Amino acid sequence: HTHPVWAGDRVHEFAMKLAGASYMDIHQAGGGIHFTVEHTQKASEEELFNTFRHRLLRMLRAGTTLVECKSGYGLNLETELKMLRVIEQARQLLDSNISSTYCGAHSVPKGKNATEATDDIINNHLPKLKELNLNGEIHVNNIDVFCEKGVFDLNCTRRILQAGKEIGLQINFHGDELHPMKSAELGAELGAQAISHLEEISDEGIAAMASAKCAAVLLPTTAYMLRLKQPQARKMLKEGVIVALGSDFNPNAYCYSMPMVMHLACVNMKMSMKEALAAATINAAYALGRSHMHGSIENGKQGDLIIINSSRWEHLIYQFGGHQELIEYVIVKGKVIYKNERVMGY
Ligand SMILES: N=CN[C@@H](CCC(=O)O)C(=O)O
Ligand SMILES: [Zn+2]
Repeated sequence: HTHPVWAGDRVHEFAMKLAGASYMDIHQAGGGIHFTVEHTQKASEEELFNTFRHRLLRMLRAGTTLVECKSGYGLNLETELKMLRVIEQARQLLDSNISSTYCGAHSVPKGKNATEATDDIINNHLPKLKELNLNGEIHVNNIDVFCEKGVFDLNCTRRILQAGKEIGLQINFHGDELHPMKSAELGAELGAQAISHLEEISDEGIAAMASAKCAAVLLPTTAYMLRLKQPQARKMLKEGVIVALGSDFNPNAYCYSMPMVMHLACVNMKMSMKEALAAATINAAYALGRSHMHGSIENGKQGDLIIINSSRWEHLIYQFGGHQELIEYVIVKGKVIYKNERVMGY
């Protein structure tokens, strides 16, 4: 779960949040996602590709070999397609494995209400995506909606996800983050592959996700950055939910590192290191429908792995922020694509 294609960082908003503004205060005042949308709409495809490539490299150096990349800072069809083309270009040119997510319902664009935006997505965006996916110009795997109070309500979310599913996309969306929305119940009903955030999930939502085998993608950086209530990882695990972890890299939560995400999950969500490792690897692959080829070192799967310089694997989680020194090699499809450099004499 990352939002890695954008222009215009939001370090000024980080200062506002530290001074007490909430995520939604800033969003409703026209900042947040809207700020990034304005800058991304103006940016050239080349500029977006160059910054995106650099971000993928930083993720790779932190050990990420398969990454979900969401669009969602365009909102209009033209810019959403620009972002998806940038993701496609990276998919073709770079070694990182990518799962591409259309997130045109990331926010309600200025000048429209949620129902108008929903109609536009269903009547204009999705037919175009279907056409481009069919002729091979892009390869979009998942459909996403930010199901949240003041963004897309449950009904709009249902309509968009259903329409996405009808054109062959996997459902993988943002739900129950800031307010209880019954997103988990909806996702389970629609056969979603995964739902992210879930800080405000209900008990019924947990049970529904467990029986639907719908993965819960928990995002420790966001809960930490926004000082949200922590998602109930322990309860989810106890009830048999497939728990995955994501970095949520985006201009709000500026973190590339899954080792740091695992550390936060252990300390703040009370997961064990083994649970965090499984959540960041095999379960994260499952959340993208890719666990048959990714997420574990097994006969018949793709040879993606990292080699760390340590006596015990747990050091990758224990040494908070230490992954840059620990990771010696990153290997994709059996080929070394990153080797850590040593400074001579130390
Ligand atoms: N909550 C919605 N979307 C993103 C944040 C996007 C942004 O603020 O730019 C998330 O997953 O945290
Ligand atoms: Zn997100």
